Amino acid sequence: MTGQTAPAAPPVGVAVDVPAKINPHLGVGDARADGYHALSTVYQAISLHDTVTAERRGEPGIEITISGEGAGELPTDEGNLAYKAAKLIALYAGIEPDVKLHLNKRIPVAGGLAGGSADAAGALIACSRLWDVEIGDAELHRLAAGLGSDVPFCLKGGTAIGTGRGEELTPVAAKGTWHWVVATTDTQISTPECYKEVDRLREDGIGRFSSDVDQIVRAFETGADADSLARLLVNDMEAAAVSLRPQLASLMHGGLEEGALTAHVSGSGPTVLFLADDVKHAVALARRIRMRGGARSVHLAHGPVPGPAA
Ligand SMILES: C[C@](O)(CO)[C@H](O)COP(=O)(O)OP(=O)(O)OC[C@H]1O[C@@H](n2ccc(N)nc2=O)[C@H](O)[C@@H]1O
Ligand SMILES: Nc1ncnc2c1ncn2[C@@H]1O[C@H](COP(=O)(O)OP(=O)(O)OP(=O)(O)O)[C@@H](O)[C@H]1O
Repeated sequence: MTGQTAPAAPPVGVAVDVPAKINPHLGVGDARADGYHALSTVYQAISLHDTVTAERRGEPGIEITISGEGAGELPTDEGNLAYKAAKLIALYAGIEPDVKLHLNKRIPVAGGLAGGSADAAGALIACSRLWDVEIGDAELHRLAAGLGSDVPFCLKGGTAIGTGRGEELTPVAAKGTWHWVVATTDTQISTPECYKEVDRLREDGIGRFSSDVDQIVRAFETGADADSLARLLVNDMEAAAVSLRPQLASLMHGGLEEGALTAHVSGSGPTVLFLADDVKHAVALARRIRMRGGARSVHLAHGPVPGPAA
């Protein structure tokens, strides 16, 4: 044997895993003149992820196929955020798009876990790699922010403070891993609908802007134990999500009865996150929540994890 190896086959496609996000702290301020709400949030990427695969179709156009969670209910045309992302990269590069995108979805649709934003971030990365487009971080961030407030974080992953409408990011060097049980529900909540409900409740004097993220950031930076973290989780959208879907209250209560350290609505809901002490506790808790019923699906996840452009 001469030790020669066969030449590597040219890559046929690019596959990118993109994590879901949670907001361990979600402070919502007043609506701004542009209709968006000022945020003071801490994002964290978790191990539940979608996979975006891009390959050449051999003729101009953007084609989307979808498998997994909610595949049948999602648009495969311009209405899909991944389609818009591919189009933006082609426009930026000044080329005709030529791509078959496949989205393998595990992140529940309209669940408050940024599933659509994750696919948009994945398509930005996958198409720029497939078409060999040189694009700097700042430009990628600008395109991402144009697609949605959560998309810049979905590119980065890890842990970060989000301000502005959520698109201005400051990375947080988290030391540690936290374990969650993620319980999805049969219903969905549209993000703008939930923000409107926050405004409506505030007119009645319910809810306030939790602007201060210092304590929870410090907990992540110092690797606080799960019990301490549980006391610091905040979501200013939680009351609105529960007001829109009152059945969330019993799901949350059930998880607490089964031993969760705390129950936390994910973003604009309706997914509920239960914090566990460690992986062993998370496995046992997930089993008990499944047996109890009331959730559509129950997943284990840990965070933080890196994003596709980290
Ligand atoms: C609830 C969160 O997931 C928390 O991270 C995000 O704020 C939602 O971000 P997103 O889904 O990327 O939302 P976008 O696509 O930017 O905006 C959708 C709609 O949500 C509302 N919206 C969104 C972000 C924000 N800071 N204020 C808002 O009021 C607006 O009505 C907007 O038209
Ligand atoms: N690739 C996609 N995956 C999921 N939803 C998409 C996608 N493209 C467009 N959408 C649309 O976006 C809507 C919201 O979907 P998404 O799953 O991002 O919600 P979400 O997790 O609540 O978002 P967020 O946490 O950012 O508020 C869906 O109802 C769907 O019609």
